[in-house]
Amino acid sequence: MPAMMKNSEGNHIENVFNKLLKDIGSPVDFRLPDYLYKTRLFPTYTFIKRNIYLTKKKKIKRRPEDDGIFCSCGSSSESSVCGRDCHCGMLLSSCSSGCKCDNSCINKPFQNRPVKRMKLVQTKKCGFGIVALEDISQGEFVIEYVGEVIDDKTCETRLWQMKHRGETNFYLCEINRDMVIDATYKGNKSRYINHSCCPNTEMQKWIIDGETRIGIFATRDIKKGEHLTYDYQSRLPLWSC
Ligand SMILES: C[S@@+](CC[C@H](N)C(=O)[O-])C[C@H]1O[C@@H](n2cnc3c(N)ncnc32)[C@H](O)[C@@H]1O
Repeated sequence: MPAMMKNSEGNHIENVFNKLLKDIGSPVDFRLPDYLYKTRLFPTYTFIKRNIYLTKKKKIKRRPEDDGIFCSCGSSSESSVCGRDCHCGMLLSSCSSGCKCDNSCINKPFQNRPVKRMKLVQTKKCGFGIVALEDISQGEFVIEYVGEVIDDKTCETRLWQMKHRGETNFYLCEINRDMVIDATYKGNKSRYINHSCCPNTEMQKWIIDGETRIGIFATRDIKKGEHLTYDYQSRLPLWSC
């Protein structure tokens, strides 16, 4: 880049920076909430919307209809919307192009339903946790559990590394043989949902366009302000607490 351009660009940025400082005014003392200092646990993960595949196996791109999973809900003249008796829904498979229902089909929890509003909070005994910011009805999709999809070997390596670092929080979820979702480095707020023996959500393994994905669904009506929890024992042999 010619020196002139570099200089003028540099000056421009400097001007903008000075203007920003002027707008902000004099510096003020600011202290983060105490719990952030005590726990030294600033969330240091990268937010992602969808699983990232690090395994060579990649996602198995099979269409559900190839496995005979499709519904004929739309073929009845009454409604083209799938209900409780939808074959796909019963098999925890999202409706796909092989189905007779139309685009308004609601048996697409991961695609069509917005993630519930929730916030990260500090708990007394379990580090961070998640609190619902809205009422959630029983059976509703809450959020997808996403992370890096790794194989057993990588998982083992990572577990050793974490042990050596003295980590006590684990974010691993086994989805298939030799496939683990690891939300340690990349994920979303679902990674902060804590364990309870009396939980209000559960993990469900769904097939979405041939890809196995994990959804968190409400097992009962949840009130705004309640902590979200699920039972780690029921699905996640790799989690410990
Ligand atoms: C998926 S993380 C949940 C978020 C975690 N609390 C954090 O601060 O990042 C799982 C870890 O949280 C902790 N944890 C979750 N539920 C717990 C519970 N009921 N009692 C104690 N620790 C818990 C354990 O350290 C566990 O390995």
